[in-house]
Amino acid sequence: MAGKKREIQLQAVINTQSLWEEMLQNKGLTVIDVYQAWCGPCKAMQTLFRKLKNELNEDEILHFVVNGKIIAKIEGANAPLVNQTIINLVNEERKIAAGEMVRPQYHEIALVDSNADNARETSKESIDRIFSIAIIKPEAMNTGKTVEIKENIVNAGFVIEAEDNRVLTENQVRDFYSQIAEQPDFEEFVSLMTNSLSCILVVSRSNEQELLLEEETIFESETEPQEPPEDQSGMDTTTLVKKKWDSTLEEYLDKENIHQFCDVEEDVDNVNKFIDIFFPDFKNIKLEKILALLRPDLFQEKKEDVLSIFQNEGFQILMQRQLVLSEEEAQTLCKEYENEDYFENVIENMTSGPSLALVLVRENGLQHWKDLIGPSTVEEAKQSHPDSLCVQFAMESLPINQFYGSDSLEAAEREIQYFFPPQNTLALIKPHATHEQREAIFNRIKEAGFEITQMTEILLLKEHADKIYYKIAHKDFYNGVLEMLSEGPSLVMVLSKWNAVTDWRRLMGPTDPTEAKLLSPDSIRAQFGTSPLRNVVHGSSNATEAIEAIHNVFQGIVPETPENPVNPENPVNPENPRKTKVQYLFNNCYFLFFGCYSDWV
Ligand SMILES: Nc1ncnc2c1ncn2[C@@H]1O[C@H](COP(=O)(O)OP(=O)(O)OP(=O)(O)O)[C@@H](O)[C@H]1O
Repeated sequence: MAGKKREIQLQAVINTQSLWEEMLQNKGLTVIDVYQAWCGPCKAMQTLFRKLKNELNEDEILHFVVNGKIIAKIEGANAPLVNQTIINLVNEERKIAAGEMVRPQYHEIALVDSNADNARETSKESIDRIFSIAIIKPEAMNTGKTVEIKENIVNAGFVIEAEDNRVLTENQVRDFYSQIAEQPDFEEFVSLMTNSLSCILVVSRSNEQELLLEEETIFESETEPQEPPEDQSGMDTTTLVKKKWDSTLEEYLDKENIHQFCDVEEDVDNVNKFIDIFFPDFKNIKLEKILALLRPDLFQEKKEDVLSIFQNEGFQILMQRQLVLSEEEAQTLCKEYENEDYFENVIENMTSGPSLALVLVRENGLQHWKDLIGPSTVEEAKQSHPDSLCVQFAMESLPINQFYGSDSLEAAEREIQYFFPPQNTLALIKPHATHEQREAIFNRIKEAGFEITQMTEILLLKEHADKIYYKIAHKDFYNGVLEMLSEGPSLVMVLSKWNAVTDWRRLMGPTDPTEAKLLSPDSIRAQFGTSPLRNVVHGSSNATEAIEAIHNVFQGIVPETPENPVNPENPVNPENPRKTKVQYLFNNCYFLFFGCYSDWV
């Protein structure tokens, strides 16, 4: 009983305002152990508190539950520091009580980290963890506004951490929009949302913006005309940071008048839930893509062995092609050997026959690749990395590593663009495709690694169809094609990836679904087509036709001009009023493509 009584006396429990105010009347020093409800008061500290109370409290000067102000703060169960701090402060209290010293003018400790850098760090970390989910709706996707919306979001200082174009399921729409489920037109809304592609984004703040935000906040509190009340000064900074941060993405979309095209979820629990649903790998896995190259001798003699090692090491081969390097390309790739006696031999060897270029992807891919292949010369590898592929696949012909790989993620991106430049093709999902078939086709498109860079849903009348099917306009079955297209809206898309034209045609399969079922049973037309006319999808026949059709379609079909912009408040390309947004976008794509060539070589 005595023990229990002492224990009760040891730490008073303060859980109401009146107990708090009563506690403030205590004379002397009060130590407050602040804890989270889920873990309770720190058991590890109780022995120390009991000892201190017994040793120091004969004059009732020490209480464990402020002297009106918080004057010291210790984080964590740091027993020696707590011990020393309490002894020092109790000694001070005794001297004050005996009139031997004047109470110091304490500066209150803010209930944020005492160290300013830590405080910044902490708020930065918590901000780092704040994500939002944004859904760009089908309406925006179908009218070509997606790129512009994403550009706006990025230009405002947000970072698009992940994105995915997908047709939302009914359950996903009901779940995401549960707050408006009672609205009278909700069922119609669900049907619109599930009928076509949406673009799902995970959005966060960029670091640059965070720093700016913190500096602004500090500046604001420093220039405050009046001192804030003492007992709140520590809180103020935090509140300001939070306030600005909490409201940004949604407020920004409102301010820019794009909220009707893009909905945002910012509640932490819901965001976490939707990240798990839409991006199950987002939290755990950081996949990295690199460019790898097998030099000609290695490619010729050991390709199969090497590819199986890559697969066993967890690399997925996303793309591969063989190519004979030009002298200039070889010199760029072998720059690190340019001062060596054997440099000319290396260049000769590298241009003598085909190399194999690959895009490999893996979690932590870059570092794993470097560890796997080892240093750049066989001599060095033998000494420092005897188990590396460099040693394992060393060839007499050259003293260098037979593997080349990107040195950094930035270099990887540049090199992939160079060796696997993206190509555009025009694709169409015809009106007779059912909702489920559309969804399945989108999935096939995604699985095959295409990016949908432009999309519009439109009823293709003769004037439009002529722009796509100009090649068959003279054929006797063309009227049938026009009739079929006039049955309802088609989805017209620009698909982008390396070798897009050929890959999309392969994925579609032969024109006649009967033939497709025989020759390419997995193809889209084999699975969903019913006749040559009703074969569900279309694609450009070659790269030239693709460029022409894309130009015809998106210039003619999306009538966006500065005189007639889709969004009158946001004129398209003020620098060049004669260009439509769509042209502007495509010109950008081309520029990027050529830019990469010249930049890299
Ligand atoms: N004999 C036919 N009878 C009816 N419709 C046809 C016939 N041949 C082609 N079509 C229709 O015209 C479209 C364009 O014909 P084309 O010869 O360009 O075929 P394709 O290149 O295989 O297909 P697409 O151009 O649609 O990708 C076909 O997708 C099909 O819908």
